[in-house]
Amino acid sequence: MQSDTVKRVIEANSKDRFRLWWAAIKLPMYSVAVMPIWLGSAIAWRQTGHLQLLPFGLFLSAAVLILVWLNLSNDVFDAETGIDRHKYHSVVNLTGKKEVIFGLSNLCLGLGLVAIMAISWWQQDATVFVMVLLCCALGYSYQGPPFRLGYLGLGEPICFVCFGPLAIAAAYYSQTQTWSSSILPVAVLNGLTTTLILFCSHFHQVADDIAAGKRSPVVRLGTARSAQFVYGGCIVFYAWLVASVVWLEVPWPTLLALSSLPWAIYLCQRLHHFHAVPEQIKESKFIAVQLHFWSSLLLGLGYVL
Ligand SMILES: C/C(=C\COP(=O)(O)OP(=O)(O)O)CCC[C@H](C)CCC[C@H](C)CCCC(C)C
Ligand SMILES: O=C(O)C1=CC(=O)c2ccccc2C1=O
Repeated sequence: MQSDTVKRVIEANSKDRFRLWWAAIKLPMYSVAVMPIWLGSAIAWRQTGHLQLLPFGLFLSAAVLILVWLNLSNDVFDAETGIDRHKYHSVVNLTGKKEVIFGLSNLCLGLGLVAIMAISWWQQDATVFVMVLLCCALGYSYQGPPFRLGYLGLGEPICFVCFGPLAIAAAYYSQTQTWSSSILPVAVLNGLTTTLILFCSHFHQVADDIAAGKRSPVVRLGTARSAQFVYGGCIVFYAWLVASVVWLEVPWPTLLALSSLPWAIYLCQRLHHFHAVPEQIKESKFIAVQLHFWSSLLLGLGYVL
């Protein structure tokens, strides 16, 4: 149900409506779906010398569809708890059609899983399907009833495991049908930056989260300590990258990913100055998306070059 304020904002002029829909779609966020597939396939390509286009294309499409499901169903479940009542760019608030959006989200999930099933059928091996199904189950547990683990502050570990080891191992397996511990350094790096995005998404929502009883990590730690946590996370990321090249046989061209450093510095500085000013840091998750995009793109290039 739309509150009066949401209705008034949504009935605003067409330029504002465009802006709200653009924010609702969150296009840049879709790099989080693409990068695990890119990285798992890049590592496989370096080891086998070729890329299997069919599983690569199917996995990419499935990952995007699954992310559409995750985001649309997130808006539906958040509409049920009331936590999104000030989120004008929620697709449910914009359309006022919760059931339709729920149906659409489930259609995307179904299509995504069919694409993954096609990989497993082609390989006559259910491993990739089981791994992606596990990711989806964990994604559901983050936001859907009766679990809503995100409300307990457990979203970050789930996010790390899904977008790090699970998704990258599944993408690697879809190319090679084998396991390899060589994916682990990169899985940690991609898991870290994706989790950083989720962590940063909480800063500007603290008041609404407290009102709805959501104990996000930023609510638990407070915004000042959370900003320090982001700083620590960035240091761990770059230290792990360099250590992986020095000690874990990760190819040295992956150090190209160091050139994402300006995004990390910008993010840390913004959060340091404005951690408690929602208007100033509401875009911080998209700064983290830039950090994730460039670091993961260049890491993968480091394997392909
Ligand atoms: C939907 C997510 C965050 C939004 O959270 P929130 O409700 O706080 O924010 P807004 O309402 O303000 O937008 C992301 C949650 C991620 C989740 C913990 C893990 C999902 C796992 C995926 C299903 C994995 C897909 C992997 C793919 C590459 C196969
Ligand atoms: O809307 C958001 O805040 C997020 C959406 C999303 O799909 C995602 C995926 C992985 C990590 C973080 C996030 C978000 O924060």
